[in-house]
Amino acid sequence: MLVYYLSSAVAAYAASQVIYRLFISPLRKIPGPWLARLSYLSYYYTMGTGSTSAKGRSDYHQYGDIYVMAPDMVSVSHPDDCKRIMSSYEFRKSDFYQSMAIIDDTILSTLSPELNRMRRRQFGPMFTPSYLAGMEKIIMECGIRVLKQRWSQRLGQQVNYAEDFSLCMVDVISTLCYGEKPDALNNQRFLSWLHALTNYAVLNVAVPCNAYFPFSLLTRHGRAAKADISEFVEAVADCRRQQNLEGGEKPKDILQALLDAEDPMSKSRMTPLQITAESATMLMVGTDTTSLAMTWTLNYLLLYPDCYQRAVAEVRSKFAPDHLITSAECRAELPYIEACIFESMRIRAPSSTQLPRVVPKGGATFQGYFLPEGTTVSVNVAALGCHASLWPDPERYDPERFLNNSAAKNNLAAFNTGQFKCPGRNLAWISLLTTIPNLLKDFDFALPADALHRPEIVDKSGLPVPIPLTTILSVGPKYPERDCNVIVNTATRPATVF
Ligand code: HEM
Repeated sequence: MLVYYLSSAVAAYAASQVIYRLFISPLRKIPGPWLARLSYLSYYYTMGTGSTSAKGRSDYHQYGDIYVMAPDMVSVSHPDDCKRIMSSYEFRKSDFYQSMAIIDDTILSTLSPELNRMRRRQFGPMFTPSYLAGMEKIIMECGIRVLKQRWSQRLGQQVNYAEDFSLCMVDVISTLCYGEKPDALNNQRFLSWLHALTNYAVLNVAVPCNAYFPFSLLTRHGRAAKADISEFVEAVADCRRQQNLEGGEKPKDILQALLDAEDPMSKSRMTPLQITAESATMLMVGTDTTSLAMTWTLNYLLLYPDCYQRAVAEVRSKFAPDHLITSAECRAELPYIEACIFESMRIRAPSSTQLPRVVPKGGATFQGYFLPEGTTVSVNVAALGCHASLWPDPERYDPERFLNNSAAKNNLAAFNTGQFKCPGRNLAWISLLTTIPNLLKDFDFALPADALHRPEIVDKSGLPVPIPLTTILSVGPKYPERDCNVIVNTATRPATVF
């Protein structure tokens, strides 16, 4: 009898939910798949299968500027709506970000506008052009110099550029964060921490009860990495404090900037735990995003030989083989290469492709639809990269659209906008503007004979078929071992004046 009453109660509840969501909910008139209105199944399926980016794009094409992603969640793609959401703290971050609070609450994970604002004030000096200029030497030492050395030893052979860009960026960011050169190309410690922390963040979303046995078994590597990294950062920070006490010039890196960081308003500084947490966040959000921007740039240049030839001709006509191009030189002299990088980040934004925020008290109206307070409204970065109002012929890789076009550059959504614009973007740009031009100057690249994706294999609109992608926290190639190989050779230079 009890079972009968219980199952009747469950059935009645389920029926009332279905009726509410299909016929009464304020979201009922918003376009979107019916299953998404009824349950989170398709939302979790999309996340679990790494299809967030691809689906964000295809759903935008199918449903337009606003659509339902899950029972109380909508995705918005119109640039004006996205700017409005990101322009203030009124639309706070959704609880999703708390999954990133692995060591402590950070600039990224916090739901508190006050903490986010304070961290931005504390980090301000670290990302100014003058402070970053001091970091450029380390970025080039661990980035382009190491890559050039490695690839020079493999001339005529195949290298996996996705893997090498990733290892290099782990070197760059961990050297900046921890003050010692880890040499990740040979030493996997930082890379394994990075993977463990990223998986931990993903599991926090997928298995929220992972603090409890037996689910806690899933996060044991993440917890071990958290303990290791905390111990390690405390030791390097102590060592740096000691060096500072002994006098001499302070190094210009992220570790020093975090130790010195002070909020100009409250004069507040960070505790050792907060420094550890923020530096681990930089490692998590700064490495993959930047190395993937490099990966997508080389990948698209190989699929579009005209763009590749033009980029190569530009850099080889301006700089001699023995010169290491700096980011300032690239900005001043190589507009086409800079445009290629912009275009790669448009067509494949490496950052998370749905940025969820929460509708504030009183609700909000988007595209004529009222969203009640508490609805999650997700900014669809993948759709912004192909939005009809901004980018004609969006599936074509066409760097030209960014040449002498500051409006196009401002419309790039890859770094987000407004209050939530990526604070590390100038650091990322230094890595990109030093790595890509120097590689194009010094090496010739050719696709291996067995490459599945090549310029001549085109889709029905005549464009090269792009390699499949996947989204974990960032957007990368789905099969990097298969699709990101290239044969490197010493550059055969055209006769040109420098
Ligand atoms: C091409 C490389 C990069 C891309 C595409 C990128 C993109 C983004 C995006 C879209 C956000 C906003 C996330 C959100 O609001 O949900 C963000 C936030 C952030 N990024 Fe980057 N990023 C890059 C490189 C870096 C680097 C190198 C660092 C630092 C070392 C960095 C540090 C951060 C931090 C700390 C946040 C959190 C800011 C906040 O939530 O207020 N990023 N990034």
